[in-house]
Amino acid sequence: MTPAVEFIDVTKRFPGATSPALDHVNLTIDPGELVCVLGTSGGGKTTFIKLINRLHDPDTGTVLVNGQDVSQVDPVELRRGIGYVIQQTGLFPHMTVSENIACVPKILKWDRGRIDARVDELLELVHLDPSDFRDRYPSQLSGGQQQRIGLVRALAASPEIMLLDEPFGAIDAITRAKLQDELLRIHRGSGKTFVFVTHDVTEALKLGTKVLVVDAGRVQQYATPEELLAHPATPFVRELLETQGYTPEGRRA
Ligand SMILES: Nc1ncnc2c1ncn2[C@@H]1O[C@H](COP(=O)(O)OP(=O)(O)OP(=O)(O)O)[C@@H](O)[C@H]1O
Repeated sequence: MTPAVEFIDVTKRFPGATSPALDHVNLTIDPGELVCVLGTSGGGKTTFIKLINRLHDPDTGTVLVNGQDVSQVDPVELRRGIGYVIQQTGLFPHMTVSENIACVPKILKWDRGRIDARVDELLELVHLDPSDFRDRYPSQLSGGQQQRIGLVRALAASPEIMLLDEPFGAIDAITRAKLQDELLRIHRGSGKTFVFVTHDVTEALKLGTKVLVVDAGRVQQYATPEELLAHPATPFVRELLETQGYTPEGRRA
């Protein structure tokens, strides 16, 4: 099976930085996984996902997406096959909800009927009534609704890979839990590969089929939530779990 994503000895150092943002990273993400990238601020989580869609390029090493070295792929072409969701949503304020969702399908020259049907299908997927929401502008939505639109916009053309960078970070706890449940349902229904950045241990353990813990640019552990809880691989992982209330037995302290 060709991995969805593979990092081979990848190092990324930003100009002027004393230490690399990512340091000799090697790992493989299998198709269909939901990998949560977990760590404290500045550890390299965002850098990791931006290397997948070429918002950054590595200094050394190779990033492969679906078996292809991304440095050999036109970035615009590459990003068409990779959904990207960020906390600030990036919704276009002067476009309606349906125009926002239709962006990539339009670029791909889908016909009008197919686009309209897809917009309605996606709105229903996140429990927003199409007749109510289709023609609203982003400023007429709550924060949670904006996140749902950001999510389904990235899903519109069914990309093989979805990158999500702390998408629910600015949302209240109840809405956040609902969005997490919706994301899990969407991931399971899609069979696609999701990479989800978070600094919240509970979120990573709830969502991840695997959790990738990074700190100071290094992989601390890459394991299932169960393995992570039972056998924290480094003092950093143990401390991260303990400070958020998790003991090695997997119970909240
Ligand atoms: N464009 C950039 N130029 C210079 N340094 C950068 C740039 N982007 C990130 N860095 C540095 O690289 C390191 C890793 O940053 P990164 O954004 O990947 O961390 P993070 O784990 O996502 O943090 P956070 O949770 O705060 O978003 C940090 O030290 C950061 O200051």
